[in-house]
Amino acid sequence: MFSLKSLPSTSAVFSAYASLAAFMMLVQSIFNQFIPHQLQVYLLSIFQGFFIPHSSSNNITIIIEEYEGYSINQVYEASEIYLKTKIDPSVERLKVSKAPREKTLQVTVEKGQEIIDIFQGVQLKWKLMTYENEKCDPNNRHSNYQQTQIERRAFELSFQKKYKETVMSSYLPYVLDKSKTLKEHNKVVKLYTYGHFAEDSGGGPWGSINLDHPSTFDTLAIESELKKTLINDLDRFVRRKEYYKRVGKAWKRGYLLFGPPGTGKSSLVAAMANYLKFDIYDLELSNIHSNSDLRRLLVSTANRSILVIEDIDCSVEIQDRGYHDDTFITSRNKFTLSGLLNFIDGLWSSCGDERIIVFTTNHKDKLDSALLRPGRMDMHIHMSYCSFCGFKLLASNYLGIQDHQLFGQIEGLLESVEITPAEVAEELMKDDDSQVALQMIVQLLLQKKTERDAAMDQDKEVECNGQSLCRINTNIEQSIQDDDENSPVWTAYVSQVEDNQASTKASAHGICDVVN
Ligand SMILES: Nc1ncnc2c1ncn2[C@@H]1O[C@H](COP(=O)(O)OP(=O)(O)OP(=O)(O)O)[C@@H](O)[C@H]1O
Ligand SMILES: [Mg+2]
Repeated sequence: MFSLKSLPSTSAVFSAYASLAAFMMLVQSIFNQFIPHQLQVYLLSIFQGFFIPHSSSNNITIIIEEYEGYSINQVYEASEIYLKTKIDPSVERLKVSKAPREKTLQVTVEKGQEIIDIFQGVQLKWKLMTYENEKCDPNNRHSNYQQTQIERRAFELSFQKKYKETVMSSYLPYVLDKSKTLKEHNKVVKLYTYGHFAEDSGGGPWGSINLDHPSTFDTLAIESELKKTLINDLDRFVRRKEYYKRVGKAWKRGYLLFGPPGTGKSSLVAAMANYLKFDIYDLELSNIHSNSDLRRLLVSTANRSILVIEDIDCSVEIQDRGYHDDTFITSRNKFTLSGLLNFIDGLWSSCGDERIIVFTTNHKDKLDSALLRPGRMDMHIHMSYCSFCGFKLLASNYLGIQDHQLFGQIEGLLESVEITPAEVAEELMKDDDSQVALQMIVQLLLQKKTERDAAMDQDKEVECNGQSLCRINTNIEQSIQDDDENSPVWTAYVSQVEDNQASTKASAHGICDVVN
């Protein structure tokens, strides 16, 4: 018999329990953090083997079929993507494939192959299964009953019954979420063009190819502040779904990129698409003949995309026949700028999510004020000539150098010479030898500087002539007023007129000298 005295006190029991709980938590955290996934699986299977009787009734299996009726089962799709990340060296059979336009090999599990995953300490067993399904096929002439066997695939997910709630409410949502991120990460960005690549159009008005444009924010030579602002703006835009809903605004953002040719407007669009993994729809206005054409095109663009209209200033015809004459252009077979803007402001933007619209132009000053009015385009981005900071990025990208003795000279020249990143890139590509390539940049900059100085001299001369003549007139008027025929200005003027030999320009200079 135990005496009451020999029993531990309640506080002692609680304190022992607290220490044990803390110890277990520490062990669990060490287990999760420091023990590799494969070893975790192994240890858990041994540990569970001791305590859990091998009764099948203790386990539960969820079947995740590939198709739900005629549509693909999203849980199956997500599981397939997710399990690709769980393939470790213990997996014995794999399937490898590659579609013609894909860049990398697709590795998937083979049927019958088991994959073990651990989630919050729970062991989950995945297995890909296939089964035959009978399907009525009117085209199969070999079968009396016109029945054909088709192979269906399904994942079996087994785990202990007691974790059903964890699996249903935490694990499967986690798999869905994770696969979405993975899908985004591996997504191949597409470039859609109206009327081109028709074989790839899938019946819609847009044809597509993979966007193989290598431009990214890392390769883009623009001011670092501008780059940071832009990236932040894009990040904020994509995470603001709820915000746009709350304030009752369509979830879209408009950018107007303006600047001289070769400053990276198109490259920036590609960088944005690559960064967000958004497809690009390149809308060429010259291919559009009516507002109904435009409506059809715009409604058939997908969410999470960038609609680009390049060189909007070249669409003068649209502006002329459209916006200004809006009152009489109501017929369905005309295309107008107001039609485009209406879509952007209203109908189209409210029927889609996460849309970005980009207009590019070389001449912002030529744009219709309807496009420039506040609120139409959210950001106006000036793409300008190459700065030294931009040059250094290009040199690093093209030549792989961070510094060079010619950098100082180039920096000085860039302060006064306008050169586009496209021109710099072209020179840098001409020679693998950094010394030679940079020397060519210096040559080009010096040549541009000479041309610019000459142009400035000419401008100055014209201005100086104008000012001098002005001053001469004033002086002559003064001389006449003072009746001072001996004034140096008057004398100079008279002698110049009498000589009648020098040009007006020279006269102006001569007189200028006398005056000064
Ligand atoms: N800012 C930049 N950073 C890096 N490369 C650039 C940049 N600007 C231009 N380039 C290079 O020059 C090429 C042409 O640039 P891009 O087509 O983007 O210029 P653009 O401003 O769209 O010109 P346009 O007004 O003629 O359409 C690019 O493929 C790229 O190699
Ligand atoms: Mg361009």
